[in-house]
Amino acid sequence: MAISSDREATWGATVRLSVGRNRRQGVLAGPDLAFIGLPGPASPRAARPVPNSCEYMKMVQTAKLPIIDVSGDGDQTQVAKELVEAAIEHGFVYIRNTGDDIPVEAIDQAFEISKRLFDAPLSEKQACAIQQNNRGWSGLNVEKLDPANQRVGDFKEAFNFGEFISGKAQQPLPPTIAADEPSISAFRDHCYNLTLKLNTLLGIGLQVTPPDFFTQAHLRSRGPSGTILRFLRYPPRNTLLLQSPQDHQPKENDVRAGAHSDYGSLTLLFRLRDQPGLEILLRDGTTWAPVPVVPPTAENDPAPPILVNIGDLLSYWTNGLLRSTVHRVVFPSSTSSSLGSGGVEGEEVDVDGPRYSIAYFCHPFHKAELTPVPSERVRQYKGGLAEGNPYAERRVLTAEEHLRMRLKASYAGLYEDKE
Ligand SMILES: O=C(O)CCC(=O)C(=O)O
Ligand SMILES: [Fe+2]
Repeated sequence: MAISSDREATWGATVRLSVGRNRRQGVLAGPDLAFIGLPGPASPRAARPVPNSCEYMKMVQTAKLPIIDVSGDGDQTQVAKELVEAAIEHGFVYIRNTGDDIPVEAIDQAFEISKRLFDAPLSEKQACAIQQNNRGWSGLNVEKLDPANQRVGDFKEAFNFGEFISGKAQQPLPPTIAADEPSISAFRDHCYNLTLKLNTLLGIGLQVTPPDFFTQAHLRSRGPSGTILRFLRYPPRNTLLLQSPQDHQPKENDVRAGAHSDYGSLTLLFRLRDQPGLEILLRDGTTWAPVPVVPPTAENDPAPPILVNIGDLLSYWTNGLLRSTVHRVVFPSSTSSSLGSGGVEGEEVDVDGPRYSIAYFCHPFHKAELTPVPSERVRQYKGGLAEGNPYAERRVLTAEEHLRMRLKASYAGLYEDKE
């Protein structure tokens, strides 16, 4: 395999960007770290044993997540109920991709832009290096989503897009994708609209009064938020073995993205056929279940379903009723030996190629107050966050405060003196 000098250089850039305590979504932790409304996931959890490959082969069991169709205009009661039950039981659910909410072409185009972006000359990406506002590019091994269990940072590159105003990004973009600005903005809008719809369905399903309670908290018109559209590229293992210095070559138990939960309210995840790797942690707390890109019954849909998961904020807001599930991304070779497919029986996998995904991390506007959810079901729920709950003392937080609190819980030392 030819070694591209650009890819080598990409790694070099990583070294320069890399910092001692990296965290989710490329936020550069350092002595001058200031809170500017960092969105996104990643609560590093307590150390948990990582199963070796033999143990893994014995325990593989594919996640069985429901697929729901939110495209209809009719009575949404049933679909809202299904969404809520999935959010409670799994924290993850598939949205059937009919092309009605987000045109299939827009998704294809977003992936095409993403590929070009990551292939752009290193200097272009470096000029957009991630800032404390969490926007921009982060290189290989920069983030470490699960510091307690990861030897090195995630084997991925990412580019975060914050808000667009009148179709214009409020951050530098690499010239290679400058002409794509309107398309990226439009894609972000599609994602935004779908999350508004999902927030409304959650309100209906939980019988919140009024049902648009969550939706109102996510309206862009009400102010800035931590919402981020993120393009991701995970290089193939072989390339990493050839190009990375010894201590940054992936070893048997290394993962592409460490175990974490997302911080925000909802995440939309777009994936490509033949590129599995996402796994969710089941309720037993030890079993990792691969999440097929194309689950049964979705084979003939125009595109793979959009995966939706509940983030920490919505879980907090609903007393833990809605589940924020820990997940990670693994290299295909660690599962392909057991399944012959890279994680999921019957699903093809491109072991030698890179993996691309696109995530949309939805957050309420910063000043949204996380007042008790006016839902009997939420009020009645007792099994929630009491045990080990970092938020035991209930008072009304804003979305921004919730984010700050989560960051402090993970990185106390870094945030303590910023009060
Ligand atoms: O790439 C994926 O499939 C998942 C990425 C993810 O979980 C994240 O970026 O928070
Ligand atoms: Fe995630």
